Amino acid sequence: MPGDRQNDRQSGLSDDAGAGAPDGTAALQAVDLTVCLGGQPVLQGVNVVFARGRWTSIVGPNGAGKSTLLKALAGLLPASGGQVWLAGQPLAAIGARTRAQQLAWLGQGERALDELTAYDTVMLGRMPHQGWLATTTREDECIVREAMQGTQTWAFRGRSLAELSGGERQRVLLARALAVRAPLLLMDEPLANLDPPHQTQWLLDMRALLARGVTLVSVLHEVSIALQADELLVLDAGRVLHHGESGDAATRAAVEAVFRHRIAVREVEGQWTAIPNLHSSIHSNVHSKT
Ligand SMILES: Nc1ncnc2c1ncn2[C@@H]1O[C@H](COP(=O)(O)OP(=O)(O)OP(=O)(O)O)[C@@H](O)[C@H]1O
Repeated sequence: MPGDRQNDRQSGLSDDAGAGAPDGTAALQAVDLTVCLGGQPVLQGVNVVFARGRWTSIVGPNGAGKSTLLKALAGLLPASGGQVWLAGQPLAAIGARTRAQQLAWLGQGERALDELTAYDTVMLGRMPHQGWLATTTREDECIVREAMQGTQTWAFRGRSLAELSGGERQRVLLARALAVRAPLLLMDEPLANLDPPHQTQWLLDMRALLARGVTLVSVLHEVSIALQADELLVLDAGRVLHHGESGDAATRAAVEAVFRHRIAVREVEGQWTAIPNLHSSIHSNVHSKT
């Protein structure tokens, strides 16, 4: 059955996750996290624990607050209330360099310097480990090469980002995040622009990282891929609708509900898969009878 893989791992799920004192064993945690943008609350009292060595996918409809949550977890957006804890310490109290070593980031539509070569872009991932004015080491070069070969970007390492396709560019940015070698990787729509073979490769890369004990948090619109994660965090209108093991029936029900039953989660060849629910009772105005 799908989801068996997570049974032999220790789940960080609990009914009162984050509601009280921080969990010192968690890789990352939000406690009563509220974020306001444009004067409006976009996230409201989010409590979530991300257990070490597990992969959590955040899913929900457009505007649910997924990117906002990921940015707040990375310290890229300030909290209006509550707190983020990284490895048992308040994120705000951790210096920028230590934070950059501990937490790698792959943003949605991330801006990068177009004139930089792919190689130099990936080398930026090694910056948190380099001293001021230090030259790159042999180890940095080996790590960059490995990250680029793993993402099939080594062949165009000498080309500038401006010359790359959307998918090629996305793979370079993934290689940059991998080159950090951080124990925690946050990714906002990492599959954007990736073709199916590269989506499958990404999944294999994530499995390899999990085997090395890396903690993964991803925002994904590809629900079938999100269901491959250990846990799903289902967001709706800035609140946590459900947080559970992806193999649980309650989690699948929450996923169908949050997308207003326009998708159905079915088992296909041993994997939970989201398919369009063409028989949903909710019809678009285009086809409804007047
Ligand atoms: N700078 C901003 N000022 C005001 N409102 C904002 C700002 N940025 C985002 N929002 C609003 O916050 C809400 C959550 O946005 P967010 O980008 O987190 O959603 P999301 O779940 O990632 O959506 P999507 O699936 O479309 O990427 C949306 O309603 C959005 O319009």
